[in-house]
Order: sequence, then C-alpha cells, then structure tokens
Amino acid sequence: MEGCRSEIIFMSHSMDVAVETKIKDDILESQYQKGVQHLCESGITRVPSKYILPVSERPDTKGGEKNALDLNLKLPIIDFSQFQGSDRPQVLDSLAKACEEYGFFQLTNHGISGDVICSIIDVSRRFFELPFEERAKYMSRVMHSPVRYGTSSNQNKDDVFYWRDFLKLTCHPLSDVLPLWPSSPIDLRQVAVTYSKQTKLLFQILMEAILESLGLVGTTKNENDDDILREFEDGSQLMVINFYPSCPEPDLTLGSPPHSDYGFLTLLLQDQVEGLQIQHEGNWVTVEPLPNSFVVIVGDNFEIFSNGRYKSVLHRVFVNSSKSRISIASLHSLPFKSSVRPSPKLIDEANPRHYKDTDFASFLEYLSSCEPKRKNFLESRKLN
Ligand SMILES: O=C(O)CCC(=O)C(=O)O
Ligand SMILES: [Fe+2]
Repeated sequence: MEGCRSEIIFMSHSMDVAVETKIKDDILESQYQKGVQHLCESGITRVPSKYILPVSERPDTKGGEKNALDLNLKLPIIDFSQFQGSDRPQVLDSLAKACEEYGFFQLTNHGISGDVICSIIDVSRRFFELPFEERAKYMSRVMHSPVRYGTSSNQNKDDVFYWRDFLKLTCHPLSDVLPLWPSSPIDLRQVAVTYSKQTKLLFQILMEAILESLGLVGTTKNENDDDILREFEDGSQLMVINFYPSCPEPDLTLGSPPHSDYGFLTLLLQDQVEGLQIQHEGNWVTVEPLPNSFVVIVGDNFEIFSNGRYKSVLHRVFVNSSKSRISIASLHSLPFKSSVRPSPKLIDEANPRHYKDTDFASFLEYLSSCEPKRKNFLESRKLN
C-alpha cells in the first residue's frame, strides 16, 4: 500500500513538472514569436537555446567563412552605365558569365540616386526602432499576407530560429496594397513607393539586358521575344526589409539560413555592415558591401526559365556582436498566376527540358509543407 501511495505522489509530482515545463516552453515560444528585436530589448546577454544551430550548420563551420581575397576570387561587378554605350556586347558577356558561374553580381552606376537609397535604409531603421506594440500591428503568421511583420525564416516551421526580423510588403498592384502598408513612420509609404517603383524599372531594364545575353531578345526583335518583357510589366514584386540586431554570441546562430530566392531576380540593397555570403564552389564567400550598389541575385524562376543555364545561388547571412544590419530585398517575378517554364528557345536535343512548369501557388504549398532550407523547392521542380 505504502509503495503504491508514494508512486502516486511521485507520478503527480512528475506531472506537475511536465505541466510546468510545458507552460514555461509556451511562454518562451510566444516570446520568440515576437521577434529578435523584442528579445534584445529584454536585455539578454546570451543566445537562448531556441536560436542555437547544430554545430555543422553554424557560420564558422561547413566550408568555413571566407572572403574572396583568401580564395583568390574576383566577385563579379557590372557597371550599369556601360549598357548604353559601345561596350554593350562586352558587358552582356560579363553579365552572362556572372549569371552562369556565380548566380549573382554587384551592380554599380545603376541610376537610382544616393538620396533614394539613404531614405529607404533610414526609414527602415526607424520602423524597427518603433515601440514593439506599433510594429506588432503588422504581425501575421500567414505566409502570403500582403503585409507581414515576422521573424526567423519560416516561424511556423523552424525548429531553430534565425536572428532576423522582417517587414514584407507586397508592392503590386500598388493601389490595392498601399493602404495596408504601415502608417508609421509617417514617411514610410512615400519613401517605399518611390523605392519600389525605381527598383521595378531597374529590374525591367536589367531583364531586357539579361534576356539579350541569353540570345532571347536583341536588335532583331520579333513579337514573341517581347512577350515575357511585357508580362514583367504586370509582374509580382515583393519588398522584404530585413533587420538583424547585433547578437551576443554570433558564432552560434545565423541571420538567415542557406536558401535560394524564389523569383527571377532579387535586387538586394545592403547597408555598410557585412553579413551576406554566397556559396561558390562549396565555399561561403562574403559579399563585401559596395556603397550605392545592388547585389543582383538569380532566383529559382530564372534558373527554370533559362533551362539551367543561369544558376540560382545559395546565400545566407551571418550576424555580429557589435552592429545591427539592415538589408532590403526587392524580389521580382512574373504575375502570381503565371506559370514559369523553360524558354522553348533554350531547349534542344543537346539540352533537353530540365524543369517542370511551376507557379506561385505550388511554391506556397511547398512552403507550408516543409522547411524552406537549401535548394529543395528548385530540386522538387527538376525533371529526371
Ligand atoms: O540580408 C541579406 O543580405 C540577404 C537577405 C535575403 O537573402 C533575402 O531577403 O532573401
Ligand atoms: Fe535571399
């Protein structure tokens, strides 16, 4: 009898512990869902276990953190002003080489003024400095909300969280989405509209040049060649403002996991703080910030459209212990309802079709069904 009683007491005690632990975990989980900035404001001095990556995925392992100089690499830089002049054929060659070998390049002299660039970085910083309650108005766990303040990479799915908060703004069709954008800071809408319109235009001009580098549009244009360019006029555009607070133990975590971007091209603006790395020949290479330039990233849709000739590039973000970092990604693709498929002109006997058709709905389905790590979505679109 006595033994039985103590067993019951022991059981109810261990149940209390289990319930208590569960309640504690739930409270902590709801704290993490509020974002890294909120966590930092509570005065933490260590990285909570929720953000600690397995050793093999930390920034200083897995191929090592390298800069281009150590690897004897010259990361591609394209001077946009040369597109217009007599050097256009050579610049198109460099463009093709960058997209084939690296899946990215840095773009200088692109024509978007320093003022527009400073203003968007400045207003983004002010947004993340707002009181939490103001930012929280835009918090949503629904992946495709037109406006979404969130944290980590996929906060509904990530076991380990990443050291990033973000504000995602759908930019098209502008008149529908603008009233949903944050009304504070007071100048955010106006600054972000100017920035999104100018990056959209830059994307369209770049697309024309890149299609020319693939031999798909050119001096002898025909009607079909222009179809895709016309589709881009009404294409999708998403702006993601990323904020990476400084981190007390940056070696244990990442700001963003290795991933490729979904669309055709991403025009990425980074402030002067290092963090972005691209994967090249198995190494993680830091893309040093170049003042007033864009990092142009080839996305999954473009790899599919080019039938594998241009490569969507894996990239990730590391954080540091002294400075917060801001980046603004402008992601461009065809209209959400369009299908993306390899261009028929890039398919022949020697180079058969390598990818299935895809659309945005299947991407969203993929996102809600599994962890968006590495190149899995693109892998799922590959034939054979
Ligand atoms: O912050 C960065 O440099 C990269 C951000 C990024 O990869 C993204 O928003 O898709
Ligand atoms: Fe990205």
